[in-house]
Amino acid sequence: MDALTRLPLVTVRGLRVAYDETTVLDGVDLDLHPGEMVALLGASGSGKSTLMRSLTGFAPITGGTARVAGHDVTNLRRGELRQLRAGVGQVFQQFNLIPRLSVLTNVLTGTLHSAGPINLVGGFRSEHRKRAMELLDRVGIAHKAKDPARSLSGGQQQRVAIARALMQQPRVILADEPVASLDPKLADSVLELLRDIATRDGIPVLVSLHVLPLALRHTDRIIGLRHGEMLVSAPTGALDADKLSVLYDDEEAHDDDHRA
Ligand SMILES: Nc1ncnc2c1ncn2[C@@H]1O[C@H](COP(=O)(O)OP(=O)(O)OP(=O)(O)O)[C@@H](O)[C@H]1O
Repeated sequence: MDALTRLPLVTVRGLRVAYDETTVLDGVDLDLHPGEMVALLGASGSGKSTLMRSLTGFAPITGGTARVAGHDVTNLRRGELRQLRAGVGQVFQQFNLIPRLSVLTNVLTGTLHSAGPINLVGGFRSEHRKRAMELLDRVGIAHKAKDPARSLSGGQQQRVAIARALMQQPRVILADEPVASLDPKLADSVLELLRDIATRDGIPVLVSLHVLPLALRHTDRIIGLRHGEMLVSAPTGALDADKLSVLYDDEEAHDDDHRA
């Protein structure tokens, strides 16, 4: 079935976020359907991270609506914030692994989102260990399972972080600049992995990127922000670097930064 014919897992309409008197997002609309990977583009400070944070209740929404995996983010019931965050896998630029712990244990920490307060002394359940190993196999680093996370390369660490996000059995994945610290070849392979997850597992992925060609190569749709406003929302196939340059018009030397 075509992704767009299925109900969206994220629906955002007219979203507004303000810190004190300063509006940083204004009138943003977004749908994320099962199976698709959507790029979030915009110059530094345009509001990409704020949009991602708002979807998990980390930013002050002052207007509009946001539904994420069945939760009304603007009107969460008591205890619902934990459920919301358990359903959203997050991937970050700096991987956010625990460096001294093994790769396997880092992946297993993905189960903690839904566990509530727990006692780690008893260790992780064997079915979770089995699943964590399967996920490490899927992301191509099962052979590193026992190594400390700090001993891995950046690309390998990001694969561990993606396996950790999958361990949560997320409904949605938000990846905030996941390849900004990687060289171009590794960036392509990590984005291919994320797109494979979107396509094969049906988990929609929202990925913020700085490099336009990566967005054009790896995503189904592009949302573009400029000064907190949504200037672009279109299928990737309908866009090119020229059409997207409107997002960076007032940025100095944007050519070097975004077209690489
Ligand atoms: N906690 C906060 N308090 C006040 N202002 C904030 C806060 N977080 C973000 N902002 C402001 O909101 C605007 C958008 O920031 P945001 O981090 O979302 O941009 P971005 O597009 O992700 O940038 P980058 O590409 O550099 O990560 C910026 O002007 C920033 O200064």
